[in-house]
Amino acid sequence: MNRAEKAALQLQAVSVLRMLKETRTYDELAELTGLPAGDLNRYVNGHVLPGVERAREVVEGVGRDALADELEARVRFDDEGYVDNSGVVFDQSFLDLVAPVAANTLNLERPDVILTAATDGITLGAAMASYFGARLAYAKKSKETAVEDFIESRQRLASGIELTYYLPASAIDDGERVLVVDDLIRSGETQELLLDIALQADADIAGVFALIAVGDEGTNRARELTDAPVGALSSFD
Ligand SMILES: O=P(O)(O)OC[C@H]1O[C@H](OP(=O)(O)OP(=O)(O)O)[C@H](O)[C@@H]1O
Ligand SMILES: Nc1ncnc2[nH]cnc12
Repeated sequence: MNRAEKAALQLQAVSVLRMLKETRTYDELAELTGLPAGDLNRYVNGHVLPGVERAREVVEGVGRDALADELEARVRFDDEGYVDNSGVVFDQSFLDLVAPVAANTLNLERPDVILTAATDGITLGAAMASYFGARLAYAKKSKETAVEDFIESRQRLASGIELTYYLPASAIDDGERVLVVDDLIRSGETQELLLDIALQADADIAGVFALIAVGDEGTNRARELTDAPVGALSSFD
């Protein structure tokens, strides 16, 4: 980790602590984190930065658990098991906190490009791209106007309907490291299409990350397609 990465981690820990403090007293925050209330007060008020190891523990430990709890409180399942996740994907500042947690817990190396699927993957993709200083590319179910060359990937779904995603060919250069992200993974069909697009671009896969895994079919499918880390912030049955 270079100095800038350490500083970024320290600032992320402060953001996580500030989020946790919104609904807690310092004593409650001390109990949750195991850190002294006086230190927490100085971190939250910006007078002192947590040390790098402490920052890592906050981001990967309590931060991950707290974000997963927050995510679970914000999503709603309907009677047929479909998820309304607009309370999460519409909240860019929440997603900004998810990015370092995902990066640190999956041990992701810095990618060159974050690849996601329009529509709902875009806000998470933007948060991840900003965190890593990477570009964002999103594949769409229709061709972007005025673009001549596309990478396209088509799949016949279990329903028999064919699904095609298109990405402007210039979005990923060969040899670039691509992190595939999406808000939700269930069958894994979308992730498979995205991985196929990345491979057609001769990119290297840096990992696959979703906010929400519904069942384990999708993550298992992604694991069969890549040796890179695959994970989700929260899993639901
Ligand atoms: O693992 P899977 O079974 O492929 O499901 C996951 C995909 O489904 C949703 O997108 P949707 O196709 O509904 O498009 P949207 O983002 O435009 O809502 C979600 O955003 C994922 O991209
Ligand atoms: N919103 C959603 N909930 C559950 N499964 C899905 N598959 C695609 N979109 C979904």
